[in-house]
Amino acid sequence: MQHESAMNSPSLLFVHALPVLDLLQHQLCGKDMAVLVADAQGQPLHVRGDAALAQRAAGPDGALRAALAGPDPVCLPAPCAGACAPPCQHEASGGAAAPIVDGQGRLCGVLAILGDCASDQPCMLALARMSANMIERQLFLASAPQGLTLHFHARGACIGTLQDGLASCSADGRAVMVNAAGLAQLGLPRAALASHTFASLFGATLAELAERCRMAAPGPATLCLRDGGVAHCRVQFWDSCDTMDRPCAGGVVSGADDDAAGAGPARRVRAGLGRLPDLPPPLAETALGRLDTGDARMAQVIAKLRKVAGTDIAVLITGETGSGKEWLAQAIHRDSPRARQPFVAINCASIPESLIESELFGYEEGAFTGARRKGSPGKIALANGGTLFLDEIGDMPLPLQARLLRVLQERQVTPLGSARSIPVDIALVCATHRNLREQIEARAFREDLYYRLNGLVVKLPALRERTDLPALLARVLCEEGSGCTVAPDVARLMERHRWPGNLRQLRSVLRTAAVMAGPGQEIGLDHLADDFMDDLAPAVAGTEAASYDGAPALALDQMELQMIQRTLAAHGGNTSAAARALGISRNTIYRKLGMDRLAAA
Ligand SMILES: Nc1ncnc2c1ncn2[C@@H]1O[C@H](COP(=O)(O)OP(=O)(O)OP(=O)(O)O)[C@@H](O)[C@H]1O
Repeated sequence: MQHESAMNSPSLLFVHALPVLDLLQHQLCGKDMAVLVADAQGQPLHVRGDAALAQRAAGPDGALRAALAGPDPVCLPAPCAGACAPPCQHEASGGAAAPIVDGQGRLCGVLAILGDCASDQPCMLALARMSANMIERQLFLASAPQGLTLHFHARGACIGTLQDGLASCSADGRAVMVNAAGLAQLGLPRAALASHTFASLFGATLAELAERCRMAAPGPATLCLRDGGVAHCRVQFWDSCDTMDRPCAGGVVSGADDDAAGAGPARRVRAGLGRLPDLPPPLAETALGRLDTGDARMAQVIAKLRKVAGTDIAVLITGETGSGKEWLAQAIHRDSPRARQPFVAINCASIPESLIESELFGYEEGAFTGARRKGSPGKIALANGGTLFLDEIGDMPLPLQARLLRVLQERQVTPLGSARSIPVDIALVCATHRNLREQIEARAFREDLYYRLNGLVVKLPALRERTDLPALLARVLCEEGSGCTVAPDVARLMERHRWPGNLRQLRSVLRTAAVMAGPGQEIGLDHLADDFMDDLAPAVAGTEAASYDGAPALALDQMELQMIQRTLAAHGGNTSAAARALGISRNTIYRKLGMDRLAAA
């Protein structure tokens, strides 16, 4: 049994060059020309057209050598000068040649268009490059690992053209192959591929990608690239029971086999929107790693957490509301050895004080009026073996703090109304937006409990402090699956926003804006919700006021601007109210405040 990947490059080249050469011959025939494909040693594999011309170019001192010497297409000297003149764009008049690389990026041959075509040199170069590229794509697909093949590009319309990036990976997502166009889009040198998995390159496991394909069907799905950019993609999943095991006779591909072998890749894969293969479990990329979108403070937080991963050191996460404390806690759990055990979260601020105790510690049947008949084990016992996440720990009532401290010290929990203690093995992650030290001073939080919780304290930066907003915008939109992008002027405005609701607010703003814009569209100012624009206006007005130099002779538009700023201030920053008071539209306010101009700055 032999797959095409087991065939050597010249055999593959022989097979996959043929249709392209036939196409070229059809375009150029009758013009005193020749087209040929040679192997990496310059030995012709196929020749079409003027055989003598091809023979001279392919000879030991022939012009083809130049094309095999470097990575770029070259103009070829006229056949008579082939032996002595180095090829150069200005002297050339004998055709053009482009090197061909295999799926691993190794030089495996050259394609040449030969003939006197001095006036058409740029066209010949482009034609040689495109033809070589067509062959390279076939070689790539023929030797791709048998997991999936991905066609991706920042512009959906470019998928399926010669410009799109090709990536392929094994069924476990580890061995990844990417063609030159794909590497350029990923901003990676080929050598860096060895240290990547599919998930680390494209921000999704194969299972997640399969799900996105389903959701996006019939359109392209979206992926987040490493730099935070978004790519549209179409995926082909390999079908394990298809014809991929069909042997090539004797391992040698002959001319008679050309047709079948040439159709190989197309036969061996099937579109990934129907039946999907069994996909492997989530891959190498860690849950914590996926929260690192380029902000230095976040990277520091993640680096610290990685050091304590698996040690059961209690982690205390601080940060403003919506800054991602619970998401971080879940990532800590997913990257810990307890990942297959429960992650149990309880928000101490959202449960009535009277219920926290029974929720946390559980109760025996009939422990109190209204208790469930069979009692309840409580969240702490439910988290046994896994991670207990206590959100808003700063809001836990003092008497319960004492009970929690006892559980943490004794590692056992006693349900309400029970005399029996249950041993518990939990990793503890707590979060709060409060300053616990101040709480301790105010005697609202127990100092001894604080020292139990703060094995490692990490502070999540507020969104306005983060430097990775563009990457976050791309990631959130990608996760939302809308395929939308954010217009540069809107992104600039967002960078000025204070984001009181942090990542929660960001996601909500983008989700609504993406619906307004429509799938795959660019989110512009018009797509932002009115209340968000209202929030932005005072900040922009403040910036404008600060930059005003107070010159005595006010121009009309400056007076207008001042009037708007005062009215806005008088209405607490509410643009709608200010617009009503001034008798103008809210859009006029935005325009007069120069929000569009500022956005473009
Ligand atoms: N790293 C992230 N990338 C993108 N979105 C995120 C990220 N972290 C959180 N979010 C979004 O923000 C929302 C709020 O996150 P999370 O609940 O973790 O915040 P929190 O700090 O615990 O909030 P609170 O203090 O109100 O409990 C999430 O539901 C999610 O939509």
